[in-house]
Amino acid sequence: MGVEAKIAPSMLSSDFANLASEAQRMLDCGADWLHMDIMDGHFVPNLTIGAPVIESLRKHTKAYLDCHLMVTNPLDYVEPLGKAGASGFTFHVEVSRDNWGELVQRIKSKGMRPGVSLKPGTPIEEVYPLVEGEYPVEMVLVMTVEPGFGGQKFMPETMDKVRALRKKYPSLDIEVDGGLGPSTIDMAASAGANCIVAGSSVFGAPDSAQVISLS
Ligand SMILES: O=C(CO)[C@H](O)[C@H](O)COP(=O)(O)O
Ligand SMILES: [Fe+2]
Repeated sequence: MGVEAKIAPSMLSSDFANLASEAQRMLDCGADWLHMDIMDGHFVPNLTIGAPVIESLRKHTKAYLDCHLMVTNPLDYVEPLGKAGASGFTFHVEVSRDNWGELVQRIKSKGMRPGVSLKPGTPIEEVYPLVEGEYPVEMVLVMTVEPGFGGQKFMPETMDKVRALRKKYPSLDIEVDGGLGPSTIDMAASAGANCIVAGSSVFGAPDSAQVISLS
């Protein structure tokens, strides 16, 4: 047992044809949340799942479904994902600079927990108004790879952002996503992350529970 952080296996690395049983396997291995990567083939050059898949999975599990929206128009996804049973709705700041207040209000009105994410090249200062604003987000997801694909290499330079956030907001949920595994989880947790997303390192391990126990 290492640092005390939530661990959210990224279902992007699961066998999508057996999603419900893969989700249950992760929960049995000790996962706290299930991380669901929603991509539109436009904000990122990859296409994954949407509300219908979340709705189907929700019929099989009561788990916290931590949805990461890598889409150009997150507002369009609020109502369908709320109906589908998503728990967390994390949008990207790069596409929400003009309407994040409305977005956060709508997410909350649909019973979901709002979060904001930023790409490795986006300055951390961009999310401060969203944490401190009239309609605050409840989590910041710091991308530790370029969004779009699982299995990429962790970018250690992103840890400066995690440290800055933790210093400024001692009780904020800070999630990290991309390239997290046995050799990087400690670095992220020491920098101040308390929610760890891990896809390929968990699903690719001979013993998924052992990797999950590192958080
Ligand atoms: O948001 C993501 C990609 O954009 C995924 O959540 C992330 O890449 C997880 O996969 P891995 O742990 O294999 O890097
Ligand atoms: Fe993700």
